Amino acid sequence: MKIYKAYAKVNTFLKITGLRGDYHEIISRFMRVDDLYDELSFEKKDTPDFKIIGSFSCTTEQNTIYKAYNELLEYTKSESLDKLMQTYAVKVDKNIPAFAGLGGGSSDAATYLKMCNEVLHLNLSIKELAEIGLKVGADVPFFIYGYDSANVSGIGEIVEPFDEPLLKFDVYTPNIEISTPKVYKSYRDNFFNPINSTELHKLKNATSIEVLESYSPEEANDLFNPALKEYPKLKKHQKDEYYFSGSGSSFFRVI
Ligand SMILES: C[C@](O)(CO)[C@H](O)COP(=O)(O)OP(=O)(O)OC[C@H]1O[C@@H](n2ccc(N)nc2=O)[C@H](O)[C@@H]1O
Ligand SMILES: Nc1ncnc2c1ncn2[C@@H]1O[C@H](COP(=O)(O)OP(=O)(O)OP(=O)(O)O)[C@@H](O)[C@H]1O
Repeated sequence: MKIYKAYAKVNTFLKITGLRGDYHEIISRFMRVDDLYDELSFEKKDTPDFKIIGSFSCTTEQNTIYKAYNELLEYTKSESLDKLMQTYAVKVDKNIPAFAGLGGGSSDAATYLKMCNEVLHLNLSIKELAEIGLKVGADVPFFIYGYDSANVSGIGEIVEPFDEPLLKFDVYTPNIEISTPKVYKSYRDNFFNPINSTELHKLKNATSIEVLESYSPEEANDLFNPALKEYPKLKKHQKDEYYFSGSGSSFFRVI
């Protein structure tokens, strides 16, 4: 069966622009990491229950792939989807570390949705897949669109391609499990300072290199200081020229 690549992402910058209920509105540049990806495929099985083959720190029910399946079934009421998942397991060769700020779970969910759309000829549009994916996680829409680089805003549902060369990164993930909700809550409680429209406009039109050359790691990612506050051990892992991705724990440097 065909193997599908679920790429990682880094946030070359991430700024909070406001609040939307329990969520934060952001403007962030997502960039695909070309040499870091999970590999997904369908593999025949002989038991009818939903099955994911791979090394995860969560149960099947907690897996973003299973959540994507449920959302897709809810949206399509497709009997062929049910039959597919009774006949095939989802095999995942996991390479993206979890709790890493690299979008691993979100990328797997997005890739699974695209696999089902292709194999079952569901003919769902990219927009429909992104709407379904958003119900699984805020980072999923970026991976559905599949751009190399994009300005992501809203809570993650607005994905606008950005024309800049795909950069190569050295990614370093300290073994610190970081809770995204906890980091966002710490930002809201201790660091809340949404950017103004002038800075937002400047960032949206700057290349990632221009931003990284003119912003410190703390300035480029509003979640870095909250992450340092909630997970002080991160500090000793910070190295010159490395920036912080998403809610962490990963650092990246352009090479
Ligand atoms: C940090 C980033 O990964 C940057 O790419 C994303 O903003 C978070 O994406 P994600 O991990 O897919 O987030 P989700 O799993 O959808 O949400 C986890 C939790 O993070 C917080 N959250 C997430 C996204 C967002 N724009 N604002 C938030 O406040 C919420 O408490 C939410 O319950
Ligand atoms: N397919 C999956 N791959 C990795 N983690 C998953 C998956 N499904 C569920 N999880 C769970 O989600 C949590 C971490 O997810 P993920 O790896 O997407 O976080 P992340 O790398 O920090 O992503 P983000 O950049 O969105 O913060 C862990 O609790 C992990 O067990």
